[in-house]
Amino acid sequence: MSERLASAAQPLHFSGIEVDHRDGDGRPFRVLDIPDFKVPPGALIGLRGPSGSGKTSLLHLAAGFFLPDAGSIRWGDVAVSTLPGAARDRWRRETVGFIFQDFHLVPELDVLANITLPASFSGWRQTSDQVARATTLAGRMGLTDLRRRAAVLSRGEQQRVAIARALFNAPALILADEPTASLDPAHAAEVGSLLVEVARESGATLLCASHDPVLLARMQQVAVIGDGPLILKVAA
Ligand SMILES: Nc1ncnc2c1ncn2[C@@H]1O[C@H](COP(=O)(O)OP(=O)(O)OP(=O)(O)O)[C@@H](O)[C@H]1O
Repeated sequence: MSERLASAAQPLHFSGIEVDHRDGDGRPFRVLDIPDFKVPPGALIGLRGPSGSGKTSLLHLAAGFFLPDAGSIRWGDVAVSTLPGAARDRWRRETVGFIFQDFHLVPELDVLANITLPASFSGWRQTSDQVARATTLAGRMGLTDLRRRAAVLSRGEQQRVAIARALFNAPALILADEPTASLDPAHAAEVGSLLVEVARESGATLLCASHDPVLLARMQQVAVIGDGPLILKVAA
């Protein structure tokens, strides 16, 4: 996968972050409280914490899907959390590959079209190189029939398409939300090592939320979310 060079990974820095969500009665409650968290460029970082501890919120925040109530997120020189909406969307398209917990595939499109979707967002015409790259990525994910519609795929197959799509643009920042949760242990191990391999090949930073101890063991460090105020500590 190294034939398409990613833009270089940058330090990712969360500073003074506070995120509140609202409960069913409209009362705010604190979901993230991150005084200072630095991810070096090209690092492979796992995120571990109980269900509801804020892992998805942190990944969505890192992607700039929403803004913090306080604090800043920087990607090198880019102050992601103060970019206007359109510039933030562009930064995300150019920089981030996001593996959504619930995949976000387009059910009526086939595997190939789902994997190359980031190319159409960037306004590129689909070239034979792009088809070749998508085919290679799909093959590495164990997906052989690229003409099947996403709607008819098993959850495990959908998960693999979602991962291939996130990697398609050779992103410098890969944000993975429980990327092996729908796979059996053998496939989870295979896909997890592939994810790490692709991140290493391209020098991308990987932030990966997971409950999967095998996948977390592949990361260089694991940040733990949980227990009262949600503070990230990087544990070796
Ligand atoms: N948009 C939102 N509005 C209100 N509450 C939200 C919103 N998004 C998340 N929450 C709440 O914030 C808390 C953290 O949710 P989040 O999905 O980030 O946790 P998680 O650690 O990823 O959980 P899981 O492991 O189950 O996926 C939960 O209590 C959740 O219900």
